[in-house]
Amino acid sequence: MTISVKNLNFFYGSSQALFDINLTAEDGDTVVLLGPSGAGKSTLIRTFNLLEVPKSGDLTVADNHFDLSQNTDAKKMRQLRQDVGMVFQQYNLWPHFTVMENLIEAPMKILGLTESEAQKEAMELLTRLRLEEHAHRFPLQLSGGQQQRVAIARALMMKPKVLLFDEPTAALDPEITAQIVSIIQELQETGITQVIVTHEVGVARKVATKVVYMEKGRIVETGDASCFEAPQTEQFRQYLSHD
Ligand SMILES: Nc1ncnc2c1ncn2[C@@H]1O[C@H](COP(=O)(O)OP(=O)(O)OP(=O)(O)O)[C@@H](O)[C@H]1O
Repeated sequence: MTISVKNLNFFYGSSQALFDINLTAEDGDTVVLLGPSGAGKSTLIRTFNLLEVPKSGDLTVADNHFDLSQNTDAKKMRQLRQDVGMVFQQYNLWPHFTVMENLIEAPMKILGLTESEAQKEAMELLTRLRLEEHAHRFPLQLSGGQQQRVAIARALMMKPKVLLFDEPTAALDPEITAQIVSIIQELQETGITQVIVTHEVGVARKVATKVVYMEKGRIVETGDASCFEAPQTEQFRQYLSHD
């Protein structure tokens, strides 16, 4: 099991945002988190690499186990961040670094790669993501879709076991969205586990092996991709009917 979450509760100050969350994902799964605005999807995905630290529960991600009622150990946290890549809606690239520099910085610092090793790996990834011509450009000289692909390449440089995407296709046009979907599909074949927050049910249908539907900080329905055709709860059925 690559992800196992048990009885997880999260608070912003005194306000509880996640209630008793339980979910699992296997190697190669693509878990899609769906639900209305404010349901807690972004908060939940951010707990998977402890960008948000829950108050209680048990979290295991890529063999990193945390009992969240105890203090989290900094060394274990670093290992978790290394094993779990994250791609955000706003790309979060360093604007004053070229694409190549964005890609090689962390593997040199954290994995101890030499500059030429890191550059070689970066060039292979950029070629795979059809970005090789842009290696020496700055992020702001690229389109939104190209920046998103650079953000995915940067996360993959760390060879993560789990890749988290928060709204990876928000604000992208249909053609670019289709490119990101096909990258996610290609990654599925490598066995990496992916978790994706999206508002786009069309995107979710194309990639999900597992569906998690949330409302008001709670999981309402979990299932495989067949639940798009046969939702088990009235809430999820209603959500799909509005799409
Ligand atoms: N930094 C924060 N401080 C306090 N409350 C927050 C914070 N971030 C989110 N919340 C609250 O937590 C709840 C869950 O928010 P979250 O962003 O996880 O939902 P979401 O399902 O991802 O929504 P959206 O689809 O709009 O991004 C909401 O009620 C939100 O207002």
